[in-house]
Amino acid sequence: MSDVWSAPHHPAPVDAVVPLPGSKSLTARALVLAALADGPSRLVHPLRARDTDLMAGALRALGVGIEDDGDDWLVTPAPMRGPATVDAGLAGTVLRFFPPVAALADGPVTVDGDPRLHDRPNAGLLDGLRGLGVRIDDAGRGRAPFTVHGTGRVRGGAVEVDASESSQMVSGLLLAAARFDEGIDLTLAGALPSLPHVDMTVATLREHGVEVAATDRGWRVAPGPIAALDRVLEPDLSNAAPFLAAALVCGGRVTVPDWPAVTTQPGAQLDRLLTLMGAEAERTPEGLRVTGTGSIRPLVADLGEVSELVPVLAALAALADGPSRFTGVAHMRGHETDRLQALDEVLTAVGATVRQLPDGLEIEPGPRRPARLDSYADHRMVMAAAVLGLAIDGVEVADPGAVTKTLPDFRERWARLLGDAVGAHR
Ligand SMILES: O=C(O)C1=C[C@@H](OP(=O)(O)O)[C@@H](O)[C@H](O)C1
Ligand SMILES: C=C(OP(=O)(O)O)C(=O)O
Repeated sequence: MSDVWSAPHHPAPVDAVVPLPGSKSLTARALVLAALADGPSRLVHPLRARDTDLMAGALRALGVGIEDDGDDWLVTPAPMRGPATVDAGLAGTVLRFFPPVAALADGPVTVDGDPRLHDRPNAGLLDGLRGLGVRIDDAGRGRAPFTVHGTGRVRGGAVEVDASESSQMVSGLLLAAARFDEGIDLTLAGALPSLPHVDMTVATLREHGVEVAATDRGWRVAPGPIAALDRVLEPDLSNAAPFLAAALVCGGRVTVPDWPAVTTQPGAQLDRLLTLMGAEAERTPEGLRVTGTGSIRPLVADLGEVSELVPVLAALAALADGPSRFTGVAHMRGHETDRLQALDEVLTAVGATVRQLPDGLEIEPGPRRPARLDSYADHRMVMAAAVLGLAIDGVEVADPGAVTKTLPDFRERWARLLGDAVGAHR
């Protein structure tokens, strides 16, 4: 029988400080660049969760040294070789960042993963790699499993990429491109979601001494070495979303320490978005503090830059004082699950009226109802259900272990958030 979690109901204010582990997106980029660098690197406070463990495992399978040193990772580049078979789990970052690295290895490398990974779009990346001179076998037209036939080098050069279904296809190509003979001159063939995540890639590459220029419709990366770099990873601001949301639902305040003053993480938009939903957000010496009243304002917004935040914002919308409308997120149908469909099902089950738009959702709060919800194997759907459970007695989540994707001890942290309700801010 699968595990079922009773999401705690909490009809009282919260008052807690919630430290969070490292960013999934920054850890994935740091691992890839450290593996391709010109010497060893130390990663301090990397995220240790399923997605980043899978990335480390994939790089190790090619011969890269990645060792634990306490909580740090020490990454030592090495000549990369196949044959290898790599498990990408359900991680978009592994699915899209790892194949360009595998193309630089000598020998065939097969990438496979969870059943749902087989549905996640990737043709833009694989076609892009082919355009750069890489041979790939993909029986499922861009879907996993596929085999990258690396020869130890990639020609590189000009390429057009359709990344309308995921920005990660662009990030994956840019991350490895300095190691291609001709670098890359990437032109976008269509729309691009999640632009801040590509900006994060560009900023991270520049920190490693890589020359990257924005062009009319894309980016150019010059061939050259990737400098090794010791780095401290920022906390994962997208994973802050459910904890900060608790202040809006319950009233009270939640502080996430070590909130970076300057960051490329799209989760930094939480202070603006939660303010629009009725909270006060304040940067204190301790971190970002969000204070709520228990009453939530509806939100009408294009969330195309911050789609990772949509499940939690949708849960807040279902508890708000009026109807919300989110647009710009058609590509979420290709995330861990079809998130527009999953959010429709979940929010309808707890009493909201939901309308799916071609690129988003309309959510009208209704009489609140208890329900047993599915996790859809999606960490962010578990987090959204947790937020609903604060206000609705009797919310259960089947298969909550999906949170291991980015926050393995989410349930313990959630219990601590509520247990710390008194006196955490001393
Ligand atoms: O580059 C990254 O680290 C990510 C980019 C985004 O992907 P999409 O463009 O597919 O939304 C985001 O949703 C994902 O969680 C992480
Ligand atoms: C879309 C997400 O993940 P992935 O990196 O697997 O695409 C996410 O974490 O919200």
